[in-house]
Amino acid sequence: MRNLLRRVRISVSVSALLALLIGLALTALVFASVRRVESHARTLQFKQEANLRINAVSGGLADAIEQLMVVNQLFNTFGVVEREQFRSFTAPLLARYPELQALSFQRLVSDAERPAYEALQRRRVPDFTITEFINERHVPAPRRPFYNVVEYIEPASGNGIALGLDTAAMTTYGDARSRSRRNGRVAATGLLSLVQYRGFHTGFLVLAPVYQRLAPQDTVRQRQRAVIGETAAVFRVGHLIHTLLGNARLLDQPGMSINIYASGSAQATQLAFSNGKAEPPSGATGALPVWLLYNYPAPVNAVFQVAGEPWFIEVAQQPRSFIDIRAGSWYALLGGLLSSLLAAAYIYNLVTRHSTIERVAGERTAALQFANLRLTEDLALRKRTEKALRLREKVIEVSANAVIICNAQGPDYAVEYVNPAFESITGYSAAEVIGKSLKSLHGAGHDQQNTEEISAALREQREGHVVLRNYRKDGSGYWNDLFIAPVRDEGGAISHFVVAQYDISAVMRFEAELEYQANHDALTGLANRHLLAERLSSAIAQAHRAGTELWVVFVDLDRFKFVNDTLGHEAGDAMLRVLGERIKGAVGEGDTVSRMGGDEFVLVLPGHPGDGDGLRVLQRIMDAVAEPLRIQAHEFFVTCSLGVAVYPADGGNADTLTKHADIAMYRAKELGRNTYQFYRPDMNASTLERLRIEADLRHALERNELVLHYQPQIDVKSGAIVGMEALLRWEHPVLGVVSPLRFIGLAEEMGLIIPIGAWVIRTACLQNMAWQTAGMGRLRMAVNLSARQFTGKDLLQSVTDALQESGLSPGCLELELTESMVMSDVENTITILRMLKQLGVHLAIDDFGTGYSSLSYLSRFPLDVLKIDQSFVRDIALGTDAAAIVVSIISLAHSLRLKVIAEGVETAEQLAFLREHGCDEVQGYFFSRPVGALEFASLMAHAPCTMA
Ligand SMILES: Nc1nc2c(ncn2[C@@H]2O[C@@H]3COP(=O)(O)O[C@H]4[C@@H](O)[C@H](n5cnc6c(=O)[nH]c(N)nc65)O[C@@H]4COP(=O)(O)O[C@H]3[C@H]2O)c(=O)[nH]1
Repeated sequence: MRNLLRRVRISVSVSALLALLIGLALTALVFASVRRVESHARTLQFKQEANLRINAVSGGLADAIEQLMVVNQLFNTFGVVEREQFRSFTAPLLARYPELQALSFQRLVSDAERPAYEALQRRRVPDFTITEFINERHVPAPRRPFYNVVEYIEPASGNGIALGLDTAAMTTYGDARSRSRRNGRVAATGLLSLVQYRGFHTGFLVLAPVYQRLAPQDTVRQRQRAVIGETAAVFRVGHLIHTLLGNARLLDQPGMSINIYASGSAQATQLAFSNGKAEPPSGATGALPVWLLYNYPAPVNAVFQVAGEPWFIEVAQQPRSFIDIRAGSWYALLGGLLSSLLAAAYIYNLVTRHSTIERVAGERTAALQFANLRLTEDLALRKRTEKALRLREKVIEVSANAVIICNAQGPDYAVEYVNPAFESITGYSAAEVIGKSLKSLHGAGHDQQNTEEISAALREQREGHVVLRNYRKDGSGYWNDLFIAPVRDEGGAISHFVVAQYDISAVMRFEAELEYQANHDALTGLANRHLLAERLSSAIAQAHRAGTELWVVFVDLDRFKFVNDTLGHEAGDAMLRVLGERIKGAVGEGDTVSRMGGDEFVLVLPGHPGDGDGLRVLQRIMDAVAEPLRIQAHEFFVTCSLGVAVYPADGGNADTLTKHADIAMYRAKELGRNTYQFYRPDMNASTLERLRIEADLRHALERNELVLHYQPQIDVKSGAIVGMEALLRWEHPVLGVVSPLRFIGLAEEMGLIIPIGAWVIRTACLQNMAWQTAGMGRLRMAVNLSARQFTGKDLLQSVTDALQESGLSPGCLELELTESMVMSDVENTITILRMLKQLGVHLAIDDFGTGYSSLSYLSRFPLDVLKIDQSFVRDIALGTDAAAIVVSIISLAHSLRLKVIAEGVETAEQLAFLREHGCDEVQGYFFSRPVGALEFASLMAHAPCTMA
């Protein structure tokens, strides 16, 4: 802003200055022009004035000299006149020209004529003698050839002394005499001091020759011969010129000087007249130069002839102030200056005014623009506010949550607005609720617990938050997450309350769902471990309070693994779901059925003290589970084993009771399954043993506690030993020899079966190779594979390694697989079997007939042997289906070109039946129990063997 103002001021100053400069320039121009005209006029005037004086002087002198010529004419016409004549003739002339000091006639007298002449003159003047003037005294003139003697001189008074004066020797005459005589004209002398008057006078002489009458005068010679004298006039030159100029009123002009020289130039010695002073102005006048203030015309000079002699006249004008003479230029100057100043001032004023107007206009415009901007901003703000309000209104309108606005007037807090979401959530229209009490909307008429918080928030005029159950117009309830907040008006007073209601029924449902999921088994929907713990704890507490008994029942499905492994997990899951439902249906309302994972269920039966009802419940559970089960069009028969722990006798807390129930369940399993067992403290020992086995199994391999026993396989036709099955034994340092049935399952669970299985294959191969090397013949070694081992990625490698390491022929190794192993994932099984088959090993299906096998799949497997499960063999003689099954299996195997081996042959009858129906090989206690390597070798030594 300051810069702007500075710029404006500068531009204003420049404009004014420009105007001033132009004005001054014009003024200077006008001034110079006027001054020039004035100067010119003045110079002209001066010239005129000078010329007037020059003319007056030259003309006057000419006139004066003319008087002499008149006298001279007298002499030349009449010859030498008498003295009296001369006096009378010159008297009027002298009267008219008082400046004419003397008129004289000088006669040319030769020396010869001197005496006569003096004598003649003495007649009239007694003492007349020719004299000369030396040292201011008249003395007789010395002799000289010629004398020019003043014979007449008028006026006599004052001039009488000059009579008889010989002027021939007077230098003052100069050559004027000779010139006049030669030319026959008047001639003037230069300036000379006049002696006729007292005092100092400057004058000049004018001579005019007087010739002898009638003598020829045409040539110089003639004129020199004819000359007899001359007339002379003596002028007091100063007086004469003064008179001339004075008469013409041309004297004493202020500031004008007239200098007249009796010479052609301004020679100081020849200054004949001087009048006035024309001194130049002194250098400068103040700060202004002279030329500016003064007119300074050049002096006017002229040369004029006085009796044939050049005279010089100089008329000078003292510089005159223009103010004195003509003030026009000054007026012009002053006027111009004034005009310029006025114009500059005017422009300055105009521009300043314009600038001021512009500035003011600019300021006002800026102010207006600012105001406009503010207005625009205000409008924009208002628009934004309105837009925001509209948006908020819209948001409220379209909000999925209910919004209620009520006034702050208690006790009703009348509803003033509800949004459409409120209408759709509650089923009440706006018209139905507007004007009604806010409290009536929140479950009035229903049993509500949290409305007090709303009342408190309204009463205390503060924010509030509450979750409550609201009811729709149709009476249905929903969960409402309600926020209430006061709304203040512009004065800060609370005028309204806004209530936002979120229908959180879905959230509540979700939470309930989460809670349900957190507490229930996803597969069966039964209580899970977490809920079981809660229920059991509360049941224990309740039983404790009531002093009653409480049963905890551990249920484990028998052979579930088989179904799961055979039909896959989906079938297993379906089975669990069905059986879970059945178990639940078998217990009472207040009982809890939970699933612990896998095929284990834990039940809490609080209301069944030892009144016999509890045992009925257990039986109902077993019966329910044992009912035929149909899954994927197949019918199964599943049983379960139950263990029961009783509070408070078997434990005071949930963990102990559950653990003891689990132990009892194991005992039931050991007892042959499909039964129940109540916990007894001595059961703890076997459980502890299991735990110890688990711990020791981890080190069994590295401690070389595992050994293989071998059971011979006999060819039915020849009775020769053709092979053997390797059966694992754990020679526990404390427990003694542990059956694989006790630890194979554990080894599977613990993942130890992979290294153990690899060890078995390697050991079996090495042993077989050792025996063969020892000459026991080419025997086939059968090795059991576990399910986990079969599907494990290391199987192929461990078999290959074992064969390579031992050098055993692959055809001397037979891998036994169970039905469940191969049927769980047929395609994968085929792949694995083919790879194994490519190695050259034999493949056998173990325990065939106990599980579910699809014959169509069976045909696709590259098998060599079917091994009839010993349970069928055992029952052959019992007249059950077993014999038929065995026959079918042998027939089936042969149709698939597979060898059949029957295991568990204990009697000769069984052997006879098998032989009769074409069974290829047999294995069992009838021939030999599984024995150690040494024993097997001695066995072989007594019984010939070959591999068929
Ligand atoms: N009652 C009766 N039993 C007879 C008779 N002849 C043989 N046995 C027994 O029947 C079982 C046959 O083995 P398995 O069915 O493969 O059943 C085996 C097999 O599934 C598994 N097993 C044994 N060794 C291994 C092994 O090295 N690896 C794997 N994965 N499992 C093995 O442990 C199971 C049990 O093995 P063992 O206790 O050795 O029990 C053996 C054997 O001693 C008989 O005439 N009457």
